[in-house]
Amino acid sequence: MTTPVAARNQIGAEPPLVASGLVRRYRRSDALAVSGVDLTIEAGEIVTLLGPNGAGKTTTVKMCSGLLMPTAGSVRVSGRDPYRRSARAMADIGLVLGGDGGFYKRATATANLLYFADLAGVPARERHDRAREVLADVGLTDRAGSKVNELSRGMVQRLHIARGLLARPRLLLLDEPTNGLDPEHAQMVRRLVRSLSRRGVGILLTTHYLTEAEELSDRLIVLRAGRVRAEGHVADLARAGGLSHVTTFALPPGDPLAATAAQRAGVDAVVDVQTFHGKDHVRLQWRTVAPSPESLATLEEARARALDYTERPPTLEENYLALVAEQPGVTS
Ligand SMILES: Nc1ncnc2c1ncn2[C@@H]1O[C@H](COP(=O)(O)OP(=O)(O)OP(=O)(O)O)[C@@H](O)[C@H]1O
Repeated sequence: MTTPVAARNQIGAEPPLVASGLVRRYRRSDALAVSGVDLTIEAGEIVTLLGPNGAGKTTTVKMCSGLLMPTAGSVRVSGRDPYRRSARAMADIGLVLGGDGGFYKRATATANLLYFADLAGVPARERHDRAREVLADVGLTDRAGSKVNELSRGMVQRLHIARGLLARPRLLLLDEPTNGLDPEHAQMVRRLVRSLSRRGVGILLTTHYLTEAEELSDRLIVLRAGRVRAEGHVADLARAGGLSHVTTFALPPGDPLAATAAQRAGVDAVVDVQTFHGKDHVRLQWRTVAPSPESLATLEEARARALDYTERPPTLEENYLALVAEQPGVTS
């Protein structure tokens, strides 16, 4: 069967991104920031890099963009080496790093975009239309004439995204694109990402928002300490995280069943007890589908008298946290 991504990919020859064996060592650092990452993005595919602070996500994004030379490994964007910096290769890449810098603050949003359109090789007769188009894409049409230093942080973040779209790239690299955006504009950016993907743009994004990752991604890659810890769809991460299911229930504060559950189920499950809204909330994340008789007896008691007893599959966040936890014996 032909998948939608495969169908879209038949149109273009080379995938938007093929990165092989990426390694990066920063100067004055012994540890490798990124160590042996392979990454292919097909046309129209949305791939999300997840990982704790310092895992190597931004470093990977920068290496894929032609901005940061890999210590080892290779990058091809639509079959071209971005480090040769040909105009064609650069026009295929939209890089959005966000942050406070990157614009002439006393110039208007439009003036900045016209300048960056020139740099991105947009034909002179198309620059104004293109600037208007990308401002509309990110909902900044009414701020086109505002100076950048008059824009809020969230607006500047959206202007970064607009800048990344100017050349209509085949590969869009978005480093935490919704960071600092209000919910309405974060949703607008997610809608934009989906619509770009439908137009065949390959998208690599990083985020710390797991619901965003789950909602947007065709594929997730979890990095830890510069290496790929797990890769695949949400269900694949569930398997890699080693959690089978989750039981939750609530008890009146101080009910001894919370301590009993922690003690008895601790062998089979990750146990978490938190007190809020006047109750002890117990969460048991099972690492086995066959809990011990002691665990089962505790569950039986909880089912009989605890409040809000539920059994459910683990969320992406629970799987992710299990994956990135520093567990002795887990190889990365
Ligand atoms: N310019 C630099 N010089 C030296 N070390 C760096 C530099 N940039 C990043 N590092 C180091 O490389 C590692 C990976 O950093 P990177 O910014 O890629 O992580 P990240 O996953 O994007 O983190 P975050 O979620 O905090 O944005 C970290 O240990 C970081 O300290």
